[in-house]
Amino acid sequence: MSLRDVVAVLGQFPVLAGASLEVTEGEILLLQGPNGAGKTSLLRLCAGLLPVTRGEATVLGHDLSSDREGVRPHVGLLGHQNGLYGDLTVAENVRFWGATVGASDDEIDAAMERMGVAARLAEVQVRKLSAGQKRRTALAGLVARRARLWLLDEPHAGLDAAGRDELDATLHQAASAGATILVASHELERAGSLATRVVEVVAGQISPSSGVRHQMTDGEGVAE
Ligand SMILES: Nc1ncnc2c1ncn2[C@@H]1O[C@H](COP(=O)(O)OP(=O)(O)OP(=O)(O)O)[C@@H](O)[C@H]1O
Repeated sequence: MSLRDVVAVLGQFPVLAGASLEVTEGEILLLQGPNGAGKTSLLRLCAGLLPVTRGEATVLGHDLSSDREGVRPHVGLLGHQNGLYGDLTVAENVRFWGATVGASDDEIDAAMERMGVAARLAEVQVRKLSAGQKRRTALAGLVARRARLWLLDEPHAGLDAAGRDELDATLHQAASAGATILVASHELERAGSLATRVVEVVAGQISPSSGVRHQMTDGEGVAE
């Protein structure tokens, strides 16, 4: 995916103010930066949920200025909200996500196993789950969805140690299979060890983070 000098405006306010970024398949990119810097807005823009006001944004081959809908079926977005149906069970929620790509029952089961919500939790209504269990269910949904682009906002939040390990293993596996993964996080130690590269988002702009495995954010292509 490629962003060049992207401006995105919410109300009168430019939440992205000339953001440039190149990310290749298989990368796990950590977005760090202060509160209100534009990380969530960047994830939402990449998911096709926030319009591009100016600049160029191509995600999974779709030009977001003219084709935001095309990108959505291939994106797994985990925001501050989990996007789950409280009245449905864990299994029903994961099946719902998997249905968009025709996931089989075995794949749904495997996704739930992966995030530790199979067995006794599978038939429990989501509204009866703990915060961490809900997070695990949402992540299982993303696994079932076989997203090509994972956009995760504070994905470790609320997970216990085992859940964090399962999440990291899941993301490594997805990246190895060719997914592109963007993670916004303030948990720099945890997410930093997961990431293959770190960038800093400040005041709606993106720059390489100092001293890490970064490539570039100047719109000139990916430099290894
Ligand atoms: N619905 C909205 N309408 C107007 N401005 C908004 C809206 N949502 C967010 N903003 C503004 O956009 C800016 C970027 O917010 P964003 O949520 O992208 O930051 P963030 O880097 O994810 O922050 P945090 O680390 O706190 O999660 C902030 O100044 C915020 O006030």
